[in-house]
Amino acid sequence: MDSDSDSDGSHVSNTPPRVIKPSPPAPTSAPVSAPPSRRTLFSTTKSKINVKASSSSSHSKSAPKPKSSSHKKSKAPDPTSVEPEQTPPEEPFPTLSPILPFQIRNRVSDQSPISIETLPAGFFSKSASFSKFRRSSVSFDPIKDEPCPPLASNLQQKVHIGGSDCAETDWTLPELEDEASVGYGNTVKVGKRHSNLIGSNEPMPQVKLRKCGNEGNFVKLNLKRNKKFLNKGKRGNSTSSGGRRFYKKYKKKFKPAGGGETEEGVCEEHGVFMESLTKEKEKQEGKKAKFDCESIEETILAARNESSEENLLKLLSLTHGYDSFREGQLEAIKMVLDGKSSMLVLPTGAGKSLCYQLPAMILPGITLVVSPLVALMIDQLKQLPPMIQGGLFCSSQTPEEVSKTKMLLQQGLIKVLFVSPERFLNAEFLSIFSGTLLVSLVVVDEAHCISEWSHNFRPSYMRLRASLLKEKLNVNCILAMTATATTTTLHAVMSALEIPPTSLIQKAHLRDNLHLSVSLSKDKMKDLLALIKSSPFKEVQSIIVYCKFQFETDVLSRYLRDYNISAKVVATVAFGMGLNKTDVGAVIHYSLPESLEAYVQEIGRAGRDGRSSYCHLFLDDDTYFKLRSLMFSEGVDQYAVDKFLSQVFTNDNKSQGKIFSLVKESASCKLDMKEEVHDVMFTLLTQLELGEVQYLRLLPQINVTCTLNFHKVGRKFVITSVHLGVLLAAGALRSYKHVTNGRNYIKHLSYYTPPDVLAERDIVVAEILKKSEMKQGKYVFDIPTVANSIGVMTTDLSIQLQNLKFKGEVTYELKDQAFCYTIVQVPTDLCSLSAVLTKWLSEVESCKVWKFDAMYDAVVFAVNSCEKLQGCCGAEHTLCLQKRILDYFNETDNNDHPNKMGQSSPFLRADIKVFLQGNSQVKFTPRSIARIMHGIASPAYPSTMWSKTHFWGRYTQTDFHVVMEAAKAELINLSAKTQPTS
Ligand SMILES: Nc1ncnc2c1ncn2[C@@H]1O[C@H](COP(=O)(O)OP(=O)(O)OP(=O)(O)O)[C@@H](O)[C@H]1O
Repeated sequence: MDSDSDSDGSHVSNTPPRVIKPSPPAPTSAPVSAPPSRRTLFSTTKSKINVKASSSSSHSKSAPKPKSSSHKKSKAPDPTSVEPEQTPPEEPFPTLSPILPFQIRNRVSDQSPISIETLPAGFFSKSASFSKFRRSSVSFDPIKDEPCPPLASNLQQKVHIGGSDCAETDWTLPELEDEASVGYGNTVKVGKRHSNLIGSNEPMPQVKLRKCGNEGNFVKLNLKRNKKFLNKGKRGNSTSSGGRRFYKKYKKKFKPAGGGETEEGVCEEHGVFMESLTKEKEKQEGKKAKFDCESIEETILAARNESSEENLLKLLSLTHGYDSFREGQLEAIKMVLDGKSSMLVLPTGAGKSLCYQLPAMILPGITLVVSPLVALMIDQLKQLPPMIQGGLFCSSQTPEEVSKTKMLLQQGLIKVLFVSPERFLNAEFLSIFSGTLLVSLVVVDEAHCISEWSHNFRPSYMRLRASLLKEKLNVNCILAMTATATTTTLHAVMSALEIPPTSLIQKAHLRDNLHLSVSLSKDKMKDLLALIKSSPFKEVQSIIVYCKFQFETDVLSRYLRDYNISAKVVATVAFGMGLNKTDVGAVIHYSLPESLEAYVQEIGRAGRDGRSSYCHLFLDDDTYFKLRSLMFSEGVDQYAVDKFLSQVFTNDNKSQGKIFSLVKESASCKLDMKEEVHDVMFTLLTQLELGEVQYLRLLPQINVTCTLNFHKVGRKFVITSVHLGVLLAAGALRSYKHVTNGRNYIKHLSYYTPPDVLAERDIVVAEILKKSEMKQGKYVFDIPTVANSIGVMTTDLSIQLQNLKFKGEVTYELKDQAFCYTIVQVPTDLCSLSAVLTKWLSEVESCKVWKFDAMYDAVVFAVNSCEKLQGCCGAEHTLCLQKRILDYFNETDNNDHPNKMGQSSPFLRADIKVFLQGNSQVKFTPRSIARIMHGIASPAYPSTMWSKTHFWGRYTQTDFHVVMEAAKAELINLSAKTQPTS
């Protein structure tokens, strides 16, 4: 679904230090025997494996990029056609919640055999020890038995083993103490400095992390901020700066009643657990914070006056503890500070977030960051340095949390605000910015989602266009960021956001600390186990395993746990997109990714600490055929688009301003269009709004069917006078009589207002009574119908209903999520519009298939054709895969990629004929038949019903279009036979 609530965070575990020994020859896919005893395996080294259902299969409806020339043409928006648009889901206006939707768990370090545990998604775990080590200098061939000579120089890592027992915080930039332990048993003073390690093979300086309780890093950051900005004494002179005002307000805001600044003050304000420090520590930190704060403020002012490299470096050092910028960062920061909209393309983990974090401190207004997943927003919020106050709006927040965030925003107490793209459909959200609130910068994270030619197109991202952002937010500077965009995608993004070509900052697509390997596999489970148990994977502390299907994650994690490997199922797509977990040392693809973009994003979770990391991919035929079939699961035919348009543009919709709705579930079934993340209906509706001609205006999605219950009249109860006071104060009693019974008790008759009396006072109730159907004593009505007859927006009606509920007059339930819209202009020629839309959708589908073929081709080349002349060795194919990826992103390779699909089949027509004869009472389209033959379920042909036919999935190895053509021919034959002859 397209709401911003698709991911609620996840957990990943860390393990005790990896003890790296001189590595033995790499084990190969040796047969794996019965599970060994838990006590004997891995007694000193624990691997933590995260098994993840890859995001792409289910939710990344990649926008394919056509490689043929015809496709290429179609990539550019067709000026004669309608431009696509999207609609966001409706949600009650979200709120900022400092109460993070996950819990943080602390696990005490031990060296005992790995514990087996599975946490539900949304739990974070902290392991107890923080290892100090470097990845080993092993070369490897994970599948074959031959250890290869260390050809690639970047494999030559020195083993460096650490063994501290500090607690480790997952997910975030490690917080430095003044002393950091570096190396084996040494303690070296490093002050607050990280080395700039990206892509280098330098050893990572290990930092000793503060042992902590239940708090996450986000909390620690707040805690520090509290100290820095609340406990500081004298300030600098330039108190008139925006930054200064912000900090002053912040200080005032969080001053606790008792006068002292407590962590609990912040805690309460943000709803997050915090751990109190000892007074002694508080004193020390207070002193340090005071110093830091003054320096930071001075540096911010200096950078505001002159954004010189020197000033920015100083600020970087003071706020982040880094002593240099990485490639592209300074350029991007300067561009933004100069007010120039920019497109930033840096590899995964290269430090794109810093490019808005630093400007956010310097710019006078707020920085609004648009992010595709709630889990990402939370992750990014947590990673803000302590002196930047952040907030977010997401659909899981309560109205109170939303109000609190709004209040903080209005008071200038939020400098960086994270929102989902769906937010931009919400009038209430946009109204926040209609007043005096200054937005200095809009950051579009994962900006490739704007383009339908990217691997991860999100219809709601299409709303993010410069014209809208400028109009609604009055912002002039936009920073678009991505790690994975082809040239075509970049053009689409830059054109939507009006970023000039001169403002493109683009660096390498891959970090060079990632070692890429691939192998064919006939028994992936065994091979996976063998891989994990062999060097270098066995020394890696934290591994992510990407699976394509949810069931695989369950089966795999159980299997690995049987072999004493702590495997946890991670149910968040954010793992494939931007989450910053610094200690992931390896990524294993259990299934082929859907595109090279997805591959690059997913391997990009590894080695974010700069150390050498290992990425292995298993290729097998079964998964290949299954995934290629799935590429066709969302396509639609013109027949379905025709039906869709006639449903959207009914005879009735000439009336100006009238709200229409399309219930998602029933429409999806009727039109056989999927309504998941890459909702085809939403894509079409967005196109109808944002295309060249605006036909409609989308409103937030809401549940349109309301079942309402009025309270009964005349309930009688006995309470004390104290309770009476409470009830009266709460407005819970409409009217009452009381009689003292002589024992200090009072008898009350409470009268709730009868519906007809309520209707006389309240036009909403009157209209509800008129438009409702009575079902089992309850009033059932359609929200848009009532809103239309009163002449209000659906959101206003929802607020009225909430008020009635709050007053205790009614209770109600809502169901049937629907797209809501008003008509701007009814198309004159529905047929041509439908043809244009269908063509566009089919080009998007072809592009997606092409991307999959490019991915497959790259891997097959590595496995079968790589001559291993340039450093590839055994299963390792870093260099040849890097080259493929580079060509792909630069679009120097636009060839048709070979695939393994059969182009004909002798029995296909005959099978289809038999199938049709056996189901003569059912209506089919060529596409629906091809889907069944490929084993793909769709809303109108669910697998629960159709997987029972023995034709289900029989032709997965024959090209989908070949099957569709055969189906078309058979349908024509059939209809010719059934036509009455004249
Ligand atoms: N100049 C720097 N020196 C050292 N470390 C840095 C620097 N800039 C950023 N980092 C660190 O790099 C890590 C990755 O940064 P970040 O999460 O911003 O990457 P990203 O480019 O957004 O990656 P992705 O595309 O995967 O989201 C973070 O831990 C961050 O603190």
